[in-house]
Amino acid sequence: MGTVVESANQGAVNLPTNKKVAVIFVLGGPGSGKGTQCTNIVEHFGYTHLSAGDLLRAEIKSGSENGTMISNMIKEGKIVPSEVTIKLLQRAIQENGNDKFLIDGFPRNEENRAAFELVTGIEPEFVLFFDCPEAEMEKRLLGRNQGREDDNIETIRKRFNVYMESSLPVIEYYNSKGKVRKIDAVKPVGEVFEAVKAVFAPANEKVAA
Ligand SMILES: Nc1ncnc2c1ncn2[C@@H]1O[C@H](COP(=O)(O)OP(=O)(O)O)[C@@H](O)[C@H]1O
Ligand SMILES: Nc1ccn([C@@H]2O[C@H](COP(=O)(O)OP(=O)(O)O)[C@@H](O)[C@H]2O)c(=O)n1
Ligand SMILES: [Mg+2]
Repeated sequence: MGTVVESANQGAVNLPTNKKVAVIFVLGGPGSGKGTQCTNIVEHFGYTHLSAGDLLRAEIKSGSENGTMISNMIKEGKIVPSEVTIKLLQRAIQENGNDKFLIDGFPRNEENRAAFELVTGIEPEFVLFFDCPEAEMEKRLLGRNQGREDDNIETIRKRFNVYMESSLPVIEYYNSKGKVRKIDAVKPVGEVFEAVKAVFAPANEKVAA
C-alpha cells in the first residue's frame, strides 16, 4: 500500500486520534460503473466500499431532518452541501474496523474536495477514474432498474451537466497532481476489472486474484 495518511482531527465529527486510513476516491460520470467495480475491488482487495450516494439515500430513509433536502437535491441531480455528506462519510469510516476505504462518488465538486481535506486531513492515495462516453452512461442508467428517482432521462441530463461542470474539474485537479489512474470504462465489466486489477495488484499482493 502507498503512504498511509493520518487524520488531522480538525473537524466537528473527528476520526479517532491516530486512526490511520488509506482512501481511494472512485470517480467517473453517472453510470460509468463505479459501484459495480467497487464491489469487485472489495472482494479481491479487502477494501471497504463507501458510496456517497448510498449513504445519502440511507439518510433519507432513516427519516433524518435533512432527508427532504437531500431527496430534493438528488431528484434535481444537484450536489448536497459537503458538510452533510462528509459527516456521513466520517461516521462510516469511524464505525468501521477496516483501515482502507473506497470512497465512491465523492468528491463531486470543488467544495466537496476542499472541505473533506480540511475537515479530515485525508489525502487520497490515488483517484480511480472511470472514463466512459455519455451515450453509454445514458444507456446504462436507463437500464439500471434499481428504482432510483434520479434514473430518468430528465434528471440524467442534469446529472451529466453537473458532472461536466463541477466533477470533471476535480478529476483535472488530481490529474495535475499525478494522482489519477484512468480506466477505459466502456468495455464489458470483466474487461474493465482486469484494468482495475492492474492498478491495485502491485500494492496489494497479499490477496490472491
Ligand atoms: N462495464 C459495464 N458494461 C455494461 N454495463 C455495466 C458496466 N458496468 C456497470 N454496468 C451496469 O450499468 C449500470 C450502472 O452501473 P453502476 O455501477 O451503478 O455505475 P455508477 O455507480 O458509476 O453510476 C448498472 O446497471 C450496471 O449493472
Ligand atoms: N458527493 C455526492 C455524491 C452524490 N450526491 C447526490 O447523489 C446523487 C446520486 O449519486 P450516486 O453516486 O449514487 O450516483 P451514480 O454516479 O452512482 O449514478 C447525485 O446525483 C447527487 O444528487 C451528492 O450530492 N454528493
Ligand atoms: Mg453508483
